[in-house]
Amino acid sequence: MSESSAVSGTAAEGSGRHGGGDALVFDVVVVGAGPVGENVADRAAAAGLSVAVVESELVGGECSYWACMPSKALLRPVIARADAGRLPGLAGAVREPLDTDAVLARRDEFASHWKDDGQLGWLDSIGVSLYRGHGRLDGERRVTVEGPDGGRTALTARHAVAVCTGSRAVVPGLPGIEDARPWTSREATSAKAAPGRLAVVGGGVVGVEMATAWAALGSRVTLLVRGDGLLPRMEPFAGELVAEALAGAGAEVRTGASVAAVERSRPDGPVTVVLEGGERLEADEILFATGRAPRTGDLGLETVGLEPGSWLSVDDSCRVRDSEWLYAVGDVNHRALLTHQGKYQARIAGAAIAARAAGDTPDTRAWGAHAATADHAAVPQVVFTDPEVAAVGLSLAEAERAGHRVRAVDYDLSSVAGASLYADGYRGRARMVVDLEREILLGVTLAGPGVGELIHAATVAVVGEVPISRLWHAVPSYPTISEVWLRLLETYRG
Ligand SMILES: Cc1cc2nc3c(=O)[nH]c(=O)nc-3n(C[C@H](O)[C@H](O)[C@H](O)COP(=O)(O)OP(=O)(O)OC[C@H]3O[C@@H](n4cnc5c(N)ncnc54)[C@H](O)[C@@H]3O)c2cc1C
Ligand SMILES: NC(=O)c1ccc[n+]([C@@H]2O[C@H](COP(=O)([O-])OP(=O)(O)OC[C@H]3O[C@@H](n4cnc5c(N)ncnc54)[C@H](O)[C@@H]3O)[C@@H](O)[C@H]2O)c1
Repeated sequence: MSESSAVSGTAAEGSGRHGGGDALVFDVVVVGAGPVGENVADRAAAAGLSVAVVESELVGGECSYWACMPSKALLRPVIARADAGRLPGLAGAVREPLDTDAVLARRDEFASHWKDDGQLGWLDSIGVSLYRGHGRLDGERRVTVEGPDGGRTALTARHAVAVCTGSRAVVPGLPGIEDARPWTSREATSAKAAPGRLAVVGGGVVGVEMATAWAALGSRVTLLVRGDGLLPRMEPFAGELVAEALAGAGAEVRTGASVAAVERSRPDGPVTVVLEGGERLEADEILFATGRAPRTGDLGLETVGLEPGSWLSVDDSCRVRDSEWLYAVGDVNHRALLTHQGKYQARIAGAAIAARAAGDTPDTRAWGAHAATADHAAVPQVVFTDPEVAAVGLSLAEAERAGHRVRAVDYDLSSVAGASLYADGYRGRARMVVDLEREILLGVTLAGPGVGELIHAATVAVVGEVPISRLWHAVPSYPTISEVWLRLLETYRG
């Protein structure tokens, strides 16, 4: 037993620190200090509970070092340059390729050079104790931390353990995969140079964003998609516009292309990608952007009757089903694999833990203070490609599958004055999905340059279930792209 790995905060001072045998006792133990674990800890500490956080890698998690921040730092100059290139008078100034070294250096800054010192002061300031090492459940309310030196620390939670261990990239077990040393999202967001030729497998969000980034940073990109289009969970026009733009940016987009095997015979040699049907392609690196798996394989789930390696199913307060004390928040519960949505869950779960600890009954009714209701109906997402895609709520197909009587209303964004001012040759499209019973919006999707910053208005409309008759009075400013709202409503009303 050692306390040497507690590197910040106070270890449950004044809270019965050795109340559970030799274990250190806290009100709440959070396993995983990604954006979600940090927010659970913050909310619980703000409610006056003592909190320990366990982290095996870097405080800040995947999002800060190998996902949101570095990927968006790579993409921001790509999008800004594309926007400038559509404006006479400015296009000439951005004719040269991007300065890849400068973009990568700025990316390194945004990833804090893969150091988490900046986060430690914050944890300290909110009075949360950090235990560095691998956390495992060890029966009810208990977590054992295996520190970097192999020492073990036992933590006991009086009220709750919150598992916030996130997700990892899935790489399919294809023949030759180990020798091929494929990139996952980690390498794609942290690489120190652009490979000459990059094969990207998967047409989801990671695939299209990383194809967009590296194509602009100097790689010859081939995007291999086994289905018939990109961004398959969104409205079809979104993937179509992104595919067209990727092709225009010099990437090769191949649909119906399934990878059967990979070969890299020399460690410093190229990788050969073998497609089903036998075709062979050569690349310098191959990125598998083929989805995520929960980081629950080595978490001691078997000690509390749960299946190691599984996504953790939770109720709307993010408490694991049939448990009084175990919460699972963020990617690991598989409700919505997005930082902002995980942080929302963290605010809800932190408040629910505090309410239950105080002996109060949490308000878990739909849209109550302790229910992450938006996870079901109103998850927003921005895909930072050129053009951007922004969506919230249900797509037409999802709404129909859920049994709603709906109408999709479409509008060509290039016909909006603000869009034509934004860029010459503006191409984009908008769709709202109207619930015909209640005359409210179930979902909105926008695809086009500059639409990312527009989506929150749609989120407010969907979450607020604002009737169309009232939206009619929400007047968008002229001449902004948001005038598309007026055009969609006019189209709906005919
Ligand atoms: C390339 C890429 C780009 C993305 N871009 C965006 C974006 O632009 N916007 C967006 O909203 N989302 C984005 N996402 C998704 C986003 O990264 C995740 O939804 C988010 O990181 C989830 O946060 P989390 O705290 O649940 O998990 P994580 O960020 O994965 O953090 C989990 C933490 O738990 C730690 N941990 C795991 N197991 C243990 C253990 N046993 N003991 C101790 N610690 C442990 C890990 O080391 C990690 O620090 C992106 C994802 C990828 C892959
Ligand atoms: N801007 C953002 O909000 C952002 C950016 C990146 C990632 N993310 C989040 O991260 C998560 C992970 O993204 P992702 O793109 O890895 O996953 P994803 O599930 O969105 O897409 C993976 C794609 O790979 C395909 N695929 C799976 N196995 C395959 C195989 N063996 N061969 C070929 N194709 C295969 C799937 O059909 C799917 O289309 C997403 O849920 C997303 O929400 C968000």
